[in-house]
Amino acid sequence: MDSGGGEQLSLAAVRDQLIREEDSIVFALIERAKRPRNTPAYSAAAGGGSLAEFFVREAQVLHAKAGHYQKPEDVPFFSQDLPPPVFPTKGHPKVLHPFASSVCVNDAIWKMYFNELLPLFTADGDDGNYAETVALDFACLQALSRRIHCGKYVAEVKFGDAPQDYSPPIRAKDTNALMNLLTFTAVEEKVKKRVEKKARIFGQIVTLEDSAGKQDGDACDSHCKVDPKVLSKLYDMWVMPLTKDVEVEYLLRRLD
Ligand SMILES: C=C(O[C@@H]1C=C(C(=O)O)C=C[C@H]1O)C(=O)O
Repeated sequence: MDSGGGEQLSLAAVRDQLIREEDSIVFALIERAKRPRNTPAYSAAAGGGSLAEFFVREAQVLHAKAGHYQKPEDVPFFSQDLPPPVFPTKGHPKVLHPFASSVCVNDAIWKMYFNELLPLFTADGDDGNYAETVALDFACLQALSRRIHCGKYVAEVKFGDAPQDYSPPIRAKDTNALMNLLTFTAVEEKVKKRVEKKARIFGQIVTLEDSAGKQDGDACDSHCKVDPKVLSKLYDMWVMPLTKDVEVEYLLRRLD
């Protein structure tokens, strides 16, 4: 979160940040959808991992040297042996419990992205552009991970607004009660509708010809660069549940 001068976090501000992260996720998926599935990029090479894994590991080394992964929502997929920043970084306000830095669901995000999501929004096929493909995957993975790990801020704000409600289930380690407390079904329904709408608007084919009276957002879903329904499904089945897992994991240690 960019809380600038370190001002007080609010649920409205954190939700605004999540809304902005939606744009990054929708655009990253639209970009990746330019390329077909390109499965050879994901098969293990003779010496070990896949090209995708190699690319993410190496890209993260560069990102770490440039000063990335200092904030609680910027969590690397492979954290072992990452180098420190080469240039001075500006500190960020410490608004979270120190345990926040160890909350990480990237393994689940990685599996979900490659096993479940990719087949839903990429066409079957192999055009040989593997290096470009894995760079686009990296952008998708990072956008998803940042959004989901922003759940740490959501949890902190919710706890700060109602410590009397959250403290008993935290002490009892009652994850179900915590999950119920932090879930807002009406908000989730709006989120699903909004990401679907964003995919419909951002994924239109834009031309200069008169589009026969069509308004923005009228684009037929089959012409969208990514099926808008994939976005609502992504959020429904994975992004919001994983965000809530982050929230619960953070809250369980909030009183330590
Ligand atoms: C993030 C929040 O917590 C939960 C998770 C949501 C999400 O991931 O979008 C939405 C509503 C809540 O059920 C929130 O309340 O905004």
